[in-house]
Amino acid sequence: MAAQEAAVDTVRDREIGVEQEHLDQVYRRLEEKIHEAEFLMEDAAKRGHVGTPGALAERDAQVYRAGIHLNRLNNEFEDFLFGRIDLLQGKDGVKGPDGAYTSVEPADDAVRNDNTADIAETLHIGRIGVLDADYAPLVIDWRAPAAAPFYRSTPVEPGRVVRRRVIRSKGRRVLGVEDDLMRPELTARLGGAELPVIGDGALMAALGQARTHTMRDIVASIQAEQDLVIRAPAASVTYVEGGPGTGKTAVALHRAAYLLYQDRRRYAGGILVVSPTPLLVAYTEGVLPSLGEEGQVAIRAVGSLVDGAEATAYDDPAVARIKGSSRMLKVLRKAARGALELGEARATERLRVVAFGRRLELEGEELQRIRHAVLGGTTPVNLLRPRARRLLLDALYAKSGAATRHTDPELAAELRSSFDEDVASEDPFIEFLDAWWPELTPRGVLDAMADERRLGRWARRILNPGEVRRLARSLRRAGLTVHDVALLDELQTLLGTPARPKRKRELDPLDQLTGLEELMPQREETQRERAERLAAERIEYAHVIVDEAQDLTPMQWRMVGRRGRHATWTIVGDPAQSSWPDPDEAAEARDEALGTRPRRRFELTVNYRNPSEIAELASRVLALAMPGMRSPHAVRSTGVRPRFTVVRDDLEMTVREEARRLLDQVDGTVGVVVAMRRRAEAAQWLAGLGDRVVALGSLEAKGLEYDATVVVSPAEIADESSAGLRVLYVALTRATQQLTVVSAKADEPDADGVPDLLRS
Ligand SMILES: Nc1ncnc2c1ncn2[C@@H]1O[C@H](COP(=O)(O)OP(=O)(O)OP(=O)(O)O)[C@@H](O)[C@H]1O
Repeated sequence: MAAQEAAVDTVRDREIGVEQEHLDQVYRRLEEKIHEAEFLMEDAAKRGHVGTPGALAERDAQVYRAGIHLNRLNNEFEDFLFGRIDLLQGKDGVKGPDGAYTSVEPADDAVRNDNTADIAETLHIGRIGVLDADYAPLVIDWRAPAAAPFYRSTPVEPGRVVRRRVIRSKGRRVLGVEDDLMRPELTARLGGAELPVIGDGALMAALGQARTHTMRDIVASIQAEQDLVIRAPAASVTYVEGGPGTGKTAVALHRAAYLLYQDRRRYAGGILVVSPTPLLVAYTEGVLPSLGEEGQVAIRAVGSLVDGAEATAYDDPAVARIKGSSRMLKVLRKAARGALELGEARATERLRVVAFGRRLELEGEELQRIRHAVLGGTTPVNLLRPRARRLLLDALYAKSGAATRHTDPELAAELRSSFDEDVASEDPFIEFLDAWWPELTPRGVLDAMADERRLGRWARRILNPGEVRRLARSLRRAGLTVHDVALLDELQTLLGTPARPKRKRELDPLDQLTGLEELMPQREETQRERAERLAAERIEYAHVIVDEAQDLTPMQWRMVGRRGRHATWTIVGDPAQSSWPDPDEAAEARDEALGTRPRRRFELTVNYRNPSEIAELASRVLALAMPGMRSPHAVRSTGVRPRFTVVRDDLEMTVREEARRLLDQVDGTVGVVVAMRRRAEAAQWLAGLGDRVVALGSLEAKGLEYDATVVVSPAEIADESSAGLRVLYVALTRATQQLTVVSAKADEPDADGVPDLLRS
């Protein structure tokens, strides 16, 4: 036995040595490339001394490009070579642009009758592609077509792949290799020797690792069903459903990286990733740079989609229900137009001007009628001001009697235009118009809705009096909630932004001296600054990815839809985890946001997060929340069952003790999930336990994961809203290793401490 193990070790060491040799070769090549980039930077800097405008612009561009190049190489230096595939001879001998053979299927004679074969091609896969000096591939970018078999091949459909190897390395050192055999029935030879196989595969190794507060990329172990989604062509709408832990978030982010790689020009228009919470943004935003991107991807929480509004506060479920519902659209339409009446009453009672030596007046019903006429149709209110001005002038002119003074049309027109000029420049007219048709802001209208009586008028026959009271009360509170942000965005559309005269660009004195301004737009703004400015100003994107899509409310779908009117979409979600009480209403709003674009659907079926012991417990809640819905299949088992405990002296003490217990047992993070209303106190309970443990309100747990979790009072979480059981399902599926459930009285625990909701 010992001899056998030693032999395996020798083979392993030898194979590590083989990969080390390859890695050394790659590093030598990378170093050459870094020197090239540095040379480019230096050369560019030298050119900077040449004072012609053209040279300066060229320098900017070169420094920018070389900067990206260097940055990339330095960033990717760590751990960037991670895979290898050994392939049979392909059907044809055609090579693609990355230097690899393109054929996916083996040649008819690739396998001999006695089930032996030769390896015809070996490819190494990494985070970026590296060619050697003769343009042969040393490393294939994971997103290149030639890398697809690394992810797609399975023992059922192996294609040309005989052996798939995952390589672990740190810096310049190869630490280990894990192999999967795709054609175990074959005896394959490489360079005359039999192909050795090491380890039990990389997936299990990755899944067992301790979790940190940021997500890791999965490029080394993407599974076949996930790869299909990641590489699906970006036409129209790609819709992905899958239960907890099936890799939806991971797949969505890797898809962003794939799309950028595949069509960088198109996606320079930006990729927006919409995430449900700032916590999930923080958890995921590190993943993309490590995949080698350059900032075209914006990951935004749904409460931060409107610039200047960073909302993190939650409404209580009854108010959220009102604010998220598509009924709000009607209320907002009324409010956007009704808010015009908020101008100061005395200033808007009567318009009085003097023209052609006469005193002219409009008041009361005449003004009402004009306003009514202007507001007909759906044009945004702020854009109607010129029309309001015109109709006021029409009415005043009619009163002046001048209309009948001339029969000659040319003279009449002249008279009218001098009337308009006179009146419109009079202070009383300007002041009246400002008060009677003020420029409305979304924030101003939302504040106006906080007045219950006014809101009652605007919401008549749309919301009932109880809803009006709750909504007005919530709007009176200081600060924005996550749901307010979608209302602001809707109001922005309903109000519109009037065109303003462009501010003249401030001139640089140097420009004036040398007249460079025309020649050199680059001087004001480097390309990088320009890219950053565009990213900040951008509200429409080339591709929109919606994570946890099941949670978007109808009003949020409208907001997100506006950011991707011309985009392609990837939408990932799980109806069983929806915290929105009316999934049909949300689906309708989603379909409206996406229009008639064709949908392609994918399903992910394997749970990579939870061990089967935890998945089984969660499936009991799934059966209550969504009867008949299938649980994803958990790939791992830890042998550790969930622990049930009942509140001992007090809740705080019990939770604290359980958290501490788990901190001792796992290397990574511990999450304590409580009902939303306990969010603040739960953070206090954990004071002093260190930063490996965090407290989360149930809605904040969305999308996150921890080595271990404590779920506090399932009944309390389930009772918080009509979507409570689905929220509880989310809470129970966050742990990668261990789960402790703490029950209070309301949970009606049995003798073993198992709460009523979780009994089988
Ligand atoms: N192919 C894979 N290789 C390694 N780890 C994977 C793979 N697929 C998923 N995982 C891991 O499984 C965990 C769950 O993935 P992810 O958070 O993307 O799932 P999800 O479907 O979005 O879950 P939820 O719906 O619960 O938010 C993550 O730790 C992820 O890294």
